[in-house]
Amino acid sequence: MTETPRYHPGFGNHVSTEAVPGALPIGRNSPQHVPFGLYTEQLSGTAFTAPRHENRRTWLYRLRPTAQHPAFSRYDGAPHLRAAPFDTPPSPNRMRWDPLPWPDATTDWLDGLVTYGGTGNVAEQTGVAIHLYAATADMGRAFFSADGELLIVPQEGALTIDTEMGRLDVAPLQIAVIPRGVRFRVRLDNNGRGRGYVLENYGAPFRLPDLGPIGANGLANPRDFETPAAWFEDRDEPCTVIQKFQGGLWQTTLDHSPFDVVAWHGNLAPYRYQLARFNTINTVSFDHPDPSIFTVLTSPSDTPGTANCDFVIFPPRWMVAEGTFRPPWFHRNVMSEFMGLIAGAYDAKEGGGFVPGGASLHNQMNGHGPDQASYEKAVASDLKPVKIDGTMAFMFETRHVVRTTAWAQTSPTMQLDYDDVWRGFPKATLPR
Ligand SMILES: O=C(O)Cc1cc(O)ccc1O
Ligand SMILES: [Fe+2]
Repeated sequence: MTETPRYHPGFGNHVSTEAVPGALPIGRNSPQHVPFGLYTEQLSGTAFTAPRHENRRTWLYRLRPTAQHPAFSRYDGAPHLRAAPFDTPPSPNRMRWDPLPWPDATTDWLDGLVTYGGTGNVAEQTGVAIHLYAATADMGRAFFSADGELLIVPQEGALTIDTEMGRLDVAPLQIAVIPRGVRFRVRLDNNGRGRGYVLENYGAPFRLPDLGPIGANGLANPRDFETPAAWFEDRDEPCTVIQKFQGGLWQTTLDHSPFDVVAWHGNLAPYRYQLARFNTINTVSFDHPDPSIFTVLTSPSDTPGTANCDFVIFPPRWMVAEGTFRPPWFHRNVMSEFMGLIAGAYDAKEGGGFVPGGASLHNQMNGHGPDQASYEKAVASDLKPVKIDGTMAFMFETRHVVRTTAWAQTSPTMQLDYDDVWRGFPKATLPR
């Protein structure tokens, strides 16, 4: 007997999958009699009338209808989870943080979320929230965000993410995306510890960027995205479901597992992607290209080319540019940049301080770039081909200014001396 594959390859594909043979209705979405008496439910991720190439929806066939639940009441856990609009005054200052410390008390992934900041407004479906997590216990309960899609970037510790549509194993250097509304729970594989980053995308769902003159191939190739096969549990035991709804947390308890989808078909589903599969493109002549060449996924806004949020990575790559200052240049950008580091070192921060699990923020129009150590090293270097290896930084790049939370502004992990990395540059000398 051949084993059913755990994952279906391809980005945004229309997947048909069943965990029990014969469970998936054929030829119609909503038959009068569903196999085995399963209940049909449509889950939409875009308006019914969204253009076909953007339309996302899935048909679920489950043991009980999702609608069969008691009322939700407020949940007051997850003490550091926040939503946009953020009422803290925006700051032009450059910021950098040490990694999140491990929590003292036993903390699951949901309660371990700490919001650093965000943009836009959850009610208007614009912007993002940026969270980090440090967790020490498996989730027994299920969670979903009605507010946005979740891009999960583990930094330390592999996760198993059980979702309504199937299970995702996601280790550091892989990412997972959970669509808005999809229920999931996170289990920790690294002796019960997991740390990483989460982008909650209130805007248009992530998609692959256009490739323009690059052509039909390159960057993140569609077939490397993996969607789980149907999986379910048939458990008649109490299970708490927590939802994030317009920034507030709400809970209810079912008398059964919410992970009871026996079969599904559609193109709205969680997926994972291995960052090592990214086909990195870079200059083979001169100059340091704009980091848009490293875009894995983009959430477009209403203005073409100006993203609600891009997810950009800085993977291992050869640096061969001739007669060029090879690291990122000094710059002031209209877009705002929140960065994290999954592994290794980042080539613009040789001076230290930007470490795996840490984070930095460079908001709109505020100057940043190589620290002095990176600058001096790059100016002095003999420009042989060099491989930048064993590293993976990333950036959430957004058109809106990121407002940081009170937690992020007052955390002892904030590096109050970050400005100093640019303090000691000597003045240029003009000819007399
Ligand atoms: O600020 C950063 O380090 C991110 C970044 C990298 C790069 O290669 C060019 C521009 C840019 O903002
Ligand atoms: Fe930058």
